[in-house]
Amino acid sequence: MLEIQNLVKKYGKFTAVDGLSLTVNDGEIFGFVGPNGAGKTTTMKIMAGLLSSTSGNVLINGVDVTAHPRKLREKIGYMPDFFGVYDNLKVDEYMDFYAGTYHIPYSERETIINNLLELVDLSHKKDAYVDTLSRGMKQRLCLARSLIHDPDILILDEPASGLDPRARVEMKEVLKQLKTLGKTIIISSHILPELAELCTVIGIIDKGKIAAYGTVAQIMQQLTQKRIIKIKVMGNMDQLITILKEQPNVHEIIEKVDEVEIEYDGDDHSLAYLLKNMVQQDIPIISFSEKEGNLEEIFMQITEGGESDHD
Ligand SMILES: Nc1ncnc2c1ncn2[C@@H]1O[C@H](COP(=O)(O)OP(=O)(O)OP(=O)(O)O)[C@@H](O)[C@H]1O
Repeated sequence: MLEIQNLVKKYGKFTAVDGLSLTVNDGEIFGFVGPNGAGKTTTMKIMAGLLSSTSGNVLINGVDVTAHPRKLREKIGYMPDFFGVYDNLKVDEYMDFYAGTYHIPYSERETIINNLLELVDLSHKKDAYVDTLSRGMKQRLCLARSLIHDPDILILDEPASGLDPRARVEMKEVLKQLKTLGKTIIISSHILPELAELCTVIGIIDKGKIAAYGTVAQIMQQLTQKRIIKIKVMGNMDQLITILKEQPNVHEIIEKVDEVEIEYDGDDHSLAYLLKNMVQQDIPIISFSEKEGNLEEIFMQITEGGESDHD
């Protein structure tokens, strides 16, 4: 279990992380979402032992490792949001270099490197020069490198940024595989829908603070109190609207081009009754459904949109 308690990071007078606390349980994929400049990279670097905090604590399995960045680095694999330039270095040499930085014995390196390259689907590129790889391949190589010392916890800073749709899917597949291996994963993005299907828990960060926390469904529930029902009928909508106006639980009726949206505050029981009522009155209904919360809208609502330029 990874815990962050009351984390503060100041760059001079500027507070980039402002009393942030969160817990990530073992085996979880935690999505760390926030607009540009919200403080994701800063928090993740502190979690990975690569940056010192101004105050606050980082605990792994209840043990405070704030003052022991080396211990943190042993337990955590970190994938930065920026892939450097590696002139004249082949894929296996690159991996070997990182194996060396973790003092992995020579006798074990070949097996570890081969297994990791297979995991990220780069075995066929073992002898290729790193700089010739596609962006998606470089990201996967970077992920393989962060796993070189078999850490339990992985911190991945925007691993899918700048990737085309196919490369994103490939990256997601690798991450799903890592989850099945029991790794705890913390992954950041400035795009909430991108993380929604992958993550068990989401933390939305804004201006250095956690603005919302929970499963995607819980976050949606906290923010969308109103039920919106969409009704589509064949032909003219006048009769439908007349009936809807008589319903006590219908608050607002919005006429769209080919459907009607209503704001509804009744329960499922009364909603089923409303549908039955309309069918009995011969309204030719084609579809009747509840509008799902739009993740993008929710994200904008929580973070007030735009860049996080806190002071
Ligand atoms: N070394 C630094 N010196 C001064 N300010 C910094 C430094 N590093 C980051 N900041 C500022 O701290 C704030 C948080 O930056 P951080 O990189 O953690 O945000 P982020 O959420 O990762 O953003 P992005 O999605 O753009 O990477 C930003 O306003 C940034 O300009």
